[in-house]
Amino acid sequence: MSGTAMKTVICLIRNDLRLHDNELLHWAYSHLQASHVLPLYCFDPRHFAGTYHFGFPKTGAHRLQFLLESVDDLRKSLKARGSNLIIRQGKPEDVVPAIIKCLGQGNVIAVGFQEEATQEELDVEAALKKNCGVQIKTFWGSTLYHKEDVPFKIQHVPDVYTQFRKAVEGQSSVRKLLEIPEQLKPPPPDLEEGEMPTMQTFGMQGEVKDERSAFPFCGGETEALSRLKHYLWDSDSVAKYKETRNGMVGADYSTKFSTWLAHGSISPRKIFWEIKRYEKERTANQSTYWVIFELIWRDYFKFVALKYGTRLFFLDGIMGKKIQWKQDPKLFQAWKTGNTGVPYVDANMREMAATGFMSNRGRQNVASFLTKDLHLDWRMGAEWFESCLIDHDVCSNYGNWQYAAGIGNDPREDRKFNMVKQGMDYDPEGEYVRLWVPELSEIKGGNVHTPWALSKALLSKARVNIGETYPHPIVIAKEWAKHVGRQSDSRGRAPSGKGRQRGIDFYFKNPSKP
Ligand SMILES: Cc1cc2nc3c(=O)[nH]c(=O)nc-3n(C[C@H](O)[C@H](O)[C@H](O)COP(=O)(O)OP(=O)(O)OC[C@H]3O[C@@H](n4cnc5c(N)ncnc54)[C@H](O)[C@@H]3O)c2cc1C
Ligand SMILES: Nc1ncnc2c1ncn2[C@@H]1O[C@H](COP(=O)(O)OP(=O)(O)OP(=O)(O)O)[C@@H](O)[C@H]1O
Repeated sequence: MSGTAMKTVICLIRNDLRLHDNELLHWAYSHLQASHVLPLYCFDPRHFAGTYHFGFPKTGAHRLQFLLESVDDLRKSLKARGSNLIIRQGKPEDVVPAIIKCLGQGNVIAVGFQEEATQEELDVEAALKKNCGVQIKTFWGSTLYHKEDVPFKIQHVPDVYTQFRKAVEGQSSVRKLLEIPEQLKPPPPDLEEGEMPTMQTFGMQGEVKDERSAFPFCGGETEALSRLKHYLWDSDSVAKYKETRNGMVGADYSTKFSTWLAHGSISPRKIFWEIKRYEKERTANQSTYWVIFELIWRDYFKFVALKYGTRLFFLDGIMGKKIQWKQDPKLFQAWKTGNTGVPYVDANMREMAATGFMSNRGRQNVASFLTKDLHLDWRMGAEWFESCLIDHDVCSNYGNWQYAAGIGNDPREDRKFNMVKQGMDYDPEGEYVRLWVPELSEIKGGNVHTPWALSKALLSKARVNIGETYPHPIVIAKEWAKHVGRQSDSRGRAPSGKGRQRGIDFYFKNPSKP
């Protein structure tokens, strides 16, 4: 390529698969010297290998499908504005220098990309800086509060969420959205656009959509913005969020924004400013605020990851707490496949395997069960989530797992969920369990949470044979006693409320040993 007048800026797109409010694209398209802008996406083979310790597929089928949809959507949007998304398969630190060589180093002004927070991603950034031989520009674009705007140095990020939240809410502000032009500068001519890969490219079958899924959506900025519109303006679900957010069945009990946020197909600032507009034009209440409250949790785990570096992945956690963890493969297999014999846990694990999504309530519980009941190495759980979840976000996933395992940012000592009480409180009629554990579908009401406590007559009527059609609870007797005794929950409350009204009393009067 000759191109004496050609001056290109290369934008390596990573977890910022969007046009709106994109710091990187905003910079590139306002670059006065650039005649061409080259948006590039690399399918990095390391993302399709095994997880670090336990070798699960690092990107499972559901997330892969979603990623392909997200990349495809961005390509279409760029094309509609006169640009394109160049696609390659390979490590960015190999692909980008090869493209620079092909264009001629003198024709490339700079390479830009969004910064990430965790080690594997930082290693890629370091390698790019080393290999490219041109100016490198990096951008922070993944959080609601910009890294440069938080009121503390990274090493002083508070270890307690509330302190973090109050400080950013009180002393920082959320930046305005960034826009890019309707008509975009083109990528350099004569550059192969690169074929969009398919599931088969990565050795996976096309995904089968499960009609029971709480996440019946696809990837990409277009769908993300349409979901935002639906959740706020079309259905007013945002105004009920605080009451519905602990639900587990259906799409609208929570926002589902996490999936698009994880891939950067929606910017947290976009959500923030749209909620502000909704509050002004329609209604402002605790629920509308609470979505922002939860988005700050997401920010928090990013800042915690920046502060603690690789300790986010250490067995002893960011707090360096020594706990005797086991790696019992049988127990883990039971948890992973949803065959623990505890219906509430099994329903959640099966939902995640079948759809790539699990509610926040479910995640809290299955993580507590793995770490506090089974005493299994928390990283087994975190890596399995990494493999399965569509919304996997390194910081939120590992941060939440450490929190649940009691080695992270939880100020409460030894917090442990009571699976039976949680099931009765959040799925009092057993609707959720019956959806995902069909072998228990003939057990009526909340009884489905405690099949082991039911009479032989009831079980036989429901065609359930504990130990044959459905497993005995696979638990450690001492820990299980905390569920089947009249124990308080993690917040010190005795079983009560909805659970008690709907039959938990029967259960607690009739606990049978697993
Ligand atoms: C063990 C465990 C692992 C998790 N792994 C992930 C993960 O890999 N990726 C991920 O995005 N979230 C993770 N979460 C947090 C949370 O469960 C999900 O963000 C939420 O369930 C996604 O659904 P939603 O978008 O409908 O959430 P909503 O309830 O609608 O919340 C709105 C947004 O707030 C943020 N948010 C809510 N709760 C949390 C939280 N506890 N931590 C961080 N951000 C939060 C998310 O961005 C979410 O989209 C994990 C939680 C646990 C307990
Ligand atoms: N999911 C992930 N995303 C990004 N980086 C990760 C992820 N998992 C692990 N890492 C990084 O991989 C490296 C290994 O993690 P970890 O600290 O657990 O391993 P280690 O010190 O080699 O321990 P071990 O001796 O148990 O292998 C670290 O640099 C960590 O930051």
